[in-house]
Amino acid sequence: MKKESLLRIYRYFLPYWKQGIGVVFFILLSSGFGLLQPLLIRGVVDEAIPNGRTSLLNWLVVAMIVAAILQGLVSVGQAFLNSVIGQGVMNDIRNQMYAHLHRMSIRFFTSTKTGDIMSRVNNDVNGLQQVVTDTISQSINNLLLATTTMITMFLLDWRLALLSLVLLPLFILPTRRVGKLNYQVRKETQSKMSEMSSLMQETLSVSGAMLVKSFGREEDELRRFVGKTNELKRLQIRQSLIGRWFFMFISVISTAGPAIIYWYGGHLVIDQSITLGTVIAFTAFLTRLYGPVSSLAGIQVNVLGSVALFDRLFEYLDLKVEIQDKPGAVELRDVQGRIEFEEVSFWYQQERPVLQGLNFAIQPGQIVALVGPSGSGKTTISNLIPRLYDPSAGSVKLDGVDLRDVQLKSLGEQVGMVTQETFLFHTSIRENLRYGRPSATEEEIVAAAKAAYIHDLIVSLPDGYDTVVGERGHKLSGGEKQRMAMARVILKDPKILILDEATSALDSHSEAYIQQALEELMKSRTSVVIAHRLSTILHADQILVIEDGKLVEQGTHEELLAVDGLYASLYRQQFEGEQ
Ligand SMILES: Nc1ncnc2c1ncn2[C@@H]1O[C@H](COP(=O)(O)OP(=O)(O)OP(=O)(O)O)[C@@H](O)[C@H]1O
Repeated sequence: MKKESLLRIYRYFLPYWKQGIGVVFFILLSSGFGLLQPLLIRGVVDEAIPNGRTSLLNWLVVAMIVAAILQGLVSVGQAFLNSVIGQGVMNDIRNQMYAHLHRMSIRFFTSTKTGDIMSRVNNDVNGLQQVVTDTISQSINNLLLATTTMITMFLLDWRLALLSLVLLPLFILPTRRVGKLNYQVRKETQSKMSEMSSLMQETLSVSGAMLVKSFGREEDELRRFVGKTNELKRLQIRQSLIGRWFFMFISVISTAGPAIIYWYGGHLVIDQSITLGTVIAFTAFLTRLYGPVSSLAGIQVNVLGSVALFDRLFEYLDLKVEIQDKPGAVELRDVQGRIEFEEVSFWYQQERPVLQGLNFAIQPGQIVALVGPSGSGKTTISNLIPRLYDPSAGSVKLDGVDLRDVQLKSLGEQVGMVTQETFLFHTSIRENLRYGRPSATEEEIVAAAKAAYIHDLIVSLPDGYDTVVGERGHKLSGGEKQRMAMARVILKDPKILILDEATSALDSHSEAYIQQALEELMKSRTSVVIAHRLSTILHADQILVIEDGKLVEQGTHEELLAVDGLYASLYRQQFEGEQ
């Protein structure tokens, strides 16, 4: 077990030290009340009954009931404080994880399974609750119970106490064995469950379901799923059987233990060396001893399990934040919108450069079209501007300031993106648009929708602006979604616009809408457009032609046609007919 892990776990609990003291206090009280019961029984058997003292009998019985009630109340209090600590630590870690994950760069999200992220934030963090109540507080509880009970037993009669001690290993050994088995099976179950939920997440998402249906692979998917669930079923049957075996051992031994005490104690009573009440009290103590001791026997397995859980969480919390504010990063204010790429190279993996030695400048308010074959690096270039990635070499500057020297938040406020895959939240159209500017008024939202030529469509829907669009906006057409995205950016009103035009051809009606929306969108801002439409290219102040991550041509449409190079040939392939 790693020492640092333990120290780190300890730090999460530190803020709850007051509740911790409360728990220990309650445990002490509760074990005090618990000790009282067998002693009261002894009083009944040895004093009240043989001597015919009815009033003592009454009082002892009242005391038994009161002690039980008090013990119950104390245990409620203890459970409450346990929950406060457990849920508190869980909440702190969950929030910390979420905040940390949002600081991770896009590189992390493109290379991690969503299912895995979800499973850590949900399942692993939830698992901690059990750790806190089971492992930590129960261990203290059990330790206290076991020691106080042992001491009281020795005070009552050392011979019977010794006999009880001899019987303890009978309890401890099977418990340990079962605990270990149980832990293994549980771990396997956990990983099977996460495999199953990953599978469900992939195939039951809208895009996944579409893929499955369009390829007619429902049966295969079902088979895959059934394979996993059968595995899970087997494991869970095994787990419950282990539980049964365990209870069988415990119940046999719980009966056998007191029986042996009765046998030996019976002899001692017959020899008149102890009272009958003492023997009865002893058997009561015995159950108080065996339970805690067997839990303590399993503690190592539990602790290992919980540290493993924390380690899984720490693994994520320790992921380096690739893109973050430098100390002393400046806030961008009054941005003009001049963008410069200076000797920019970039690679996702070192052995495969995607951009190489790019140099160009975009003046404030210009429209720049990025043109080039598929996979040439256009999207990668556009991702460097909002700093979704940092260049591997060279620098990207905004108004002459290296992007790595500005505050990320202020950069985010200046850049608006409309990508090919428009993401919308599963909420109303109004709320989706407002994401661009949370403070926007109803009038501003409508104005933005009008500017993006989507207003008429919205009001024609039965619920208008209150229409809930499905996850990823699957209830809207591709063109409509993109216009939603445009309206959202118009509301945000950034100085810089990154636009990846839809590749799919639209009918002339929608095309006209998009065209008008685009003009509105690009007005008075610097626009970098991955252009797929002729009209955008013709509008552009300059065209950057990218091939294999290099800038191979640069100029206006006419200039580039005159050069008769890559641009001219791309143009002839794609657009000649359109004009
Ligand atoms: N996350 C990534 N990890 C590794 N390689 C990537 C990643 N994203 C893109 N690439 C690679 O980088 C190269 C450039 O991709 P990019 O998406 O920038 O091209 P593009 O010009 O926008 O293409 P298209 O016009 O087809 O969208 C491609 O070869 C691609 O395979």
